[in-house]
Amino acid sequence: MSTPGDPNVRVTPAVAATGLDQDAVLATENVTKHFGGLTAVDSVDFTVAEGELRCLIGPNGAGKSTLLELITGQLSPTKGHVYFDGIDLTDMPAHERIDAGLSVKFQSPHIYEGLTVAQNLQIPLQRTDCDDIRSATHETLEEIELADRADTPAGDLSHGQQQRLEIGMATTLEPTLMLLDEPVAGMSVEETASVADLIRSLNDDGMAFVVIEHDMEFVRTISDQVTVLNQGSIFRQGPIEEIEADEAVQRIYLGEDA
Ligand SMILES: Nc1ncnc2c1ncn2[C@@H]1O[C@H](COP(=O)(O)OP(=O)(O)OP(=O)(O)O)[C@@H](O)[C@H]1O
Repeated sequence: MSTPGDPNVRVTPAVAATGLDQDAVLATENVTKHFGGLTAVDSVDFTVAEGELRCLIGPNGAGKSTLLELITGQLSPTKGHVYFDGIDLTDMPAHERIDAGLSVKFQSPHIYEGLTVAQNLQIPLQRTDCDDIRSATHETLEEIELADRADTPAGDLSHGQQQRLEIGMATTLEPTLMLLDEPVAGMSVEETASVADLIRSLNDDGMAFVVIEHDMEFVRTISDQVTVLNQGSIFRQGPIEEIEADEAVQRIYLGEDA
C-alpha cells in the first residue's frame, strides 16, 4: 500500500538509513523538533521491529507525544528523517502515511458520536478495497467485543468502549504499525484489561505497536520492550524488568537529573 513508484518518495531501506535493526518497520534518524527555543525532541533514533509491541514511557514533558506526532506527520521535524517500511516519509502528509500502513489513535476518542458503532466501523472500511463491508464490520465488532452494541449510537458507549471502537476503526485499515497515545487513560481496571487483551491479540496477529503510556501496570501487561524518553532524548531501552529496576530511570521520574 506504500507507493514505491512515486517519484516524490525517497525509497531508502530503514537499515541503510540508520545502521540499526535489519527488521525495523519504523526508524527515525536524528529526528529533532524545536518549538522556538525549546528542544522537545532531540536527535532521536527510534526503531520498531516488524511485529514488535514497544511502549514509550517517560516523565511529563519528555517529548513522547511530540515524537509520535513527528512519526504520524501531524508535526514536521526541524531536522532528521522518519522511515517507514523502507520509505522516507518525512515530507509525506499525515493522511498518506495512514494509507502507507501507519495508523494512530490519539488520547481523546475521535469517533462519530451520532452514528452507530457499526456505522463508525464502516467509515474507514469504505476507504479500503474491502468487497464485503458487512462481514468485515461483523468481524471487527467481534474482535473489539462490541458485537452486542452494533446498533448503539457511539456517543452512548462507555469511555473504554469508545476507545476500543476507535482502535477497531484503525484496524479496519489493516495497518502494519499502530501508534496509541495513552490508550487506557481514565479507564477502569476492567476496561484497561479489555484494551490490553485487544492490543495483545492484534499483536499476536502480527500488527506492530508503539504505545505511549504512564500506567506501568498496563505497560508490564502488554509489552516486553520499553523505550524511556527524557528531556527529548532516548534515555534507556530494554526489557521492562530492567527498566523498572534501573535507579537512574526511577530518579528521572522523581524529577532528579540522572
Ligand atoms: N505545540 C507546542 N508548542 C510549544 N511547546 C510544545 C508544543 N507541544 C509540546 N511542547 C513542549 O514540548 C515538550 C514535550 O512535550 P510533549 O507533549 O511531547 O511531552 P510528553 O512526554 O508527551 O508529556 P506528557 O506525558 O505530559 O503528555 C514540553 O516541554 C511541551 O511543553
